[in-house]
Amino acid sequence: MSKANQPSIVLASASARRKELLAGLGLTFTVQPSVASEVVEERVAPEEFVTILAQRKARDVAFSLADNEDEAYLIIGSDTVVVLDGEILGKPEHEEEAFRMLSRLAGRTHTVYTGLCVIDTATGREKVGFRATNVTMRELTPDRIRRYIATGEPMDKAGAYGIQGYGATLVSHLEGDYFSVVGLPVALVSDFLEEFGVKLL
Ligand SMILES: Cc1cn([C@H]2C[C@H](O)[C@@H](COP(=O)(O)OP(=O)(O)OP(=O)(O)O)O2)c(=O)[nH]c1=O
Repeated sequence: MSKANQPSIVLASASARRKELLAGLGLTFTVQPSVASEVVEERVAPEEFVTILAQRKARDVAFSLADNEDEAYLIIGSDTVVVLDGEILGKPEHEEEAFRMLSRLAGRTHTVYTGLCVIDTATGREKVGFRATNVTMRELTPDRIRRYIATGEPMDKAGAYGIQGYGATLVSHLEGDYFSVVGLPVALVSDFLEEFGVKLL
């Protein structure tokens, strides 16, 4: 337990965006990226895919902290994918793949799924959930896509774009949770933390 008799909050993520979003809730927390594999062998629906990975990331960090028996942790794991025509688009491996992904997304609506898992190490209790947000992109010329890729922004992002950066100029509109598209469904995080006794408001 931390000083205020609250469990210590740990964000199981290497993502600077997730860290920023969680910090926006005014919480004190530490960051410990998970080293769990992000490969899902079986074919599963996107909502299952992102919840499996969010859970895997949180469990991996819970396991690595299990030696500190006196300390109680709330561990937060998350995973984001873009889904178009039933196909899961993760992060592009190279610029040509980013070009292909963005060409497919242009002028159409896709769904961004973000999974969330919070684990209370004191009890082993887990809460898992996800958010699905529909994002519609503007029509994009090949030249505009190339110029976007030249910013370097697409490479570490699901679907090869970041709505919070230059990618904002590619998006026409969305339906759902903006924060979940960036990588963390902040309202769902606050609901889960509250269920584990952390009141934010
Ligand atoms: C669609 C979209 C995705 N993304 C990002 C969120 C995620 O960081 C990334 C998807 O990869 P993830 O595998 O979900 O996360 P990560 O590898 O960056 O971090 P970690 O696994 O350690 O938590 O894409 C944006 O930043 N903006 C967007 O608009």
